[in-house]
Amino acid sequence: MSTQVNVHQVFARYFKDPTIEPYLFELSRMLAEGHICYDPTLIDVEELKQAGYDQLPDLNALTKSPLISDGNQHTPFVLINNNLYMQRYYYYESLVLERIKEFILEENKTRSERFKKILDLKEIIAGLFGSKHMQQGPVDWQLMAALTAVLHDFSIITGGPGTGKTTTVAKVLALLLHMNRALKIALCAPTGKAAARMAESLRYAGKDSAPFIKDVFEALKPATIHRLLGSSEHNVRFKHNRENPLLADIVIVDEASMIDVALMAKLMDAIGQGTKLILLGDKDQLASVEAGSLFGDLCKALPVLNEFSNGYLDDLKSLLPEGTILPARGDNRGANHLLYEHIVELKYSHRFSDQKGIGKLSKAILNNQPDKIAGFFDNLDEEVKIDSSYDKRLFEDFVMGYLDFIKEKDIKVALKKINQLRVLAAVRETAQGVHAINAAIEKILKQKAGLKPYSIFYENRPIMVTSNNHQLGLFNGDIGIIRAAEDGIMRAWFEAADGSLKSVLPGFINSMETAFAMTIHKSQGSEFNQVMILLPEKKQAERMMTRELLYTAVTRAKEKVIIQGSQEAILSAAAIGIHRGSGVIKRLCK
Ligand SMILES: Nc1ncnc2c1ncn2[C@@H]1O[C@H](COP(=O)(O)OP(=O)(O)OP(=O)(O)O)[C@@H](O)[C@H]1O
Repeated sequence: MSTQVNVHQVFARYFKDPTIEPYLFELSRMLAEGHICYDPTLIDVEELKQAGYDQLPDLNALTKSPLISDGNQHTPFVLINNNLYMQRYYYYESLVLERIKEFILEENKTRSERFKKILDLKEIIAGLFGSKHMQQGPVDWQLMAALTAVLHDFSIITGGPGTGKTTTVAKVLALLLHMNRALKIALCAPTGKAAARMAESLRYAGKDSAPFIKDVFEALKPATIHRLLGSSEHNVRFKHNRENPLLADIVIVDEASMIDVALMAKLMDAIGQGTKLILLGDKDQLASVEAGSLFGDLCKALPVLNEFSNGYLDDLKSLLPEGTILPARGDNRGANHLLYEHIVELKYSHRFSDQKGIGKLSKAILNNQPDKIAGFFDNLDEEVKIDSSYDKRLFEDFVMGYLDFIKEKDIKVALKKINQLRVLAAVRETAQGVHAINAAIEKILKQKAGLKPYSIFYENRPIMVTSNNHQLGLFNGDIGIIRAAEDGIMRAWFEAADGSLKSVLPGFINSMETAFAMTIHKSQGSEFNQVMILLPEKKQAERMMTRELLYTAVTRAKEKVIIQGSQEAILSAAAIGIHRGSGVIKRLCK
């Protein structure tokens, strides 16, 4: 029996109820795999046998146990809708669903007033979605998403890379600023990098806006969710919560697929009445590292996305220029669903063409189309290269791309250059793991580019902060480089949220790692011009690699992606989708 099994068994035994012990063992195991809950009727009997549980007690034991309730009593576990939860996760999930319900019920009361207010913005809407704005296909989903977000207090905009989520939010903000010039905006994302990137994209998207809007965009201060909520080292509770909500008229959360259920619950709890919430993300990306896949579950909960009621479409018609094509009137399958008309999926990537390279490969992976994926194996595509021989020369050539940042004297520019390329690994250990790859890159750059990796804080070591450092203002995922300051002392340099340069003594950073290569999980929320993905060998790949992992890795690249891995490993990854147990879909369908 492995150590991991023992941990789960210790957990299960702690509650001293043999009639439900195997079920608690399984719950502990499922939580460790990122599930929020699981269905005990689908328990894997063979797996339990291996852990020493030969006899599976009757399922009725679960309903009889004093440790379990239906959520209405304070018990350590909850069994509801055939899902077994630990009380804490049931509480978080319930909090998120209750807050969404409150948002939507509140909005419904003022719906007609909202429409009336927006009618005054007819010309502005026409201008924003006019000549410079491009749409692909008859229906402009960005327009639909923008109006949905303006009209509602809670909305979700989902879409793959470059589908215009940020561009759409820029337009939402422009419309809201026309209604209220003093609009208080809070921008956040799970990582500092993702938050800074959103602010940068918003500034770019707003560059041709009216001066007062441009000024607001220039002054936007992105934050991590932790920083926005006011985390502190000395208090487990955030400063902002239900009793002390965030002082914002609108909260925009990017990369929402990376948020685990606990953080999402705390975020929702801190958003008071009258504050608007927009969640942005890619429902097909990897879920959070911690428990849950809430963003994906909310998107999946609706039977059909991008469908609207006739009444809603008629209202929109009155807001839009003559001739605007609205979505076809559907069969209103989702009409009774709480999230109906609150989620819009952007479908067209303005960054990638569906017809070539990265865009085409990422779609083929998402849809698990082996023939289309195999179409890349002959390496005729300009954007995608697949190398099943793990060619050392190819790896070296890619790694030599880091020379550009090493040679760059200006630290601010070097920080930009380090983020132009990245090696991504699926795993941490083994020959294709992130540690071994970083060591291999250091060796190559030592031989060929004069890198001197002889001490921990060597000149030009790229680093990634791996835990939040409140006092230093550094957060998990921040990328920096080590370079000597003018006084010759080695410092770690970072780009601050406002784009300025900041430095700290590296010894003060609690935990960090070398970032020539990083795991695919850690790369979420970042993009690079060129990406090299290293897959582990097939046997391991089958266990580690999933569709979401491969899709996330491939779509980190803007211009070129090289995959070193066997064809079998790529095809097998595309065939395995992650499913995380949660009660969101069932509970929202009730
Ligand atoms: N309707 C549009 N017309 C013209 N260009 C657009 C439009 N929508 C987006 N773009 C351009 O496409 C690029 C990607 O847009 P944007 O950054 O808004 O997408 P995104 O979904 O937020 O991407 P990601 O999250 O992957 O960074 C930007 O350069 C943007 O200017």
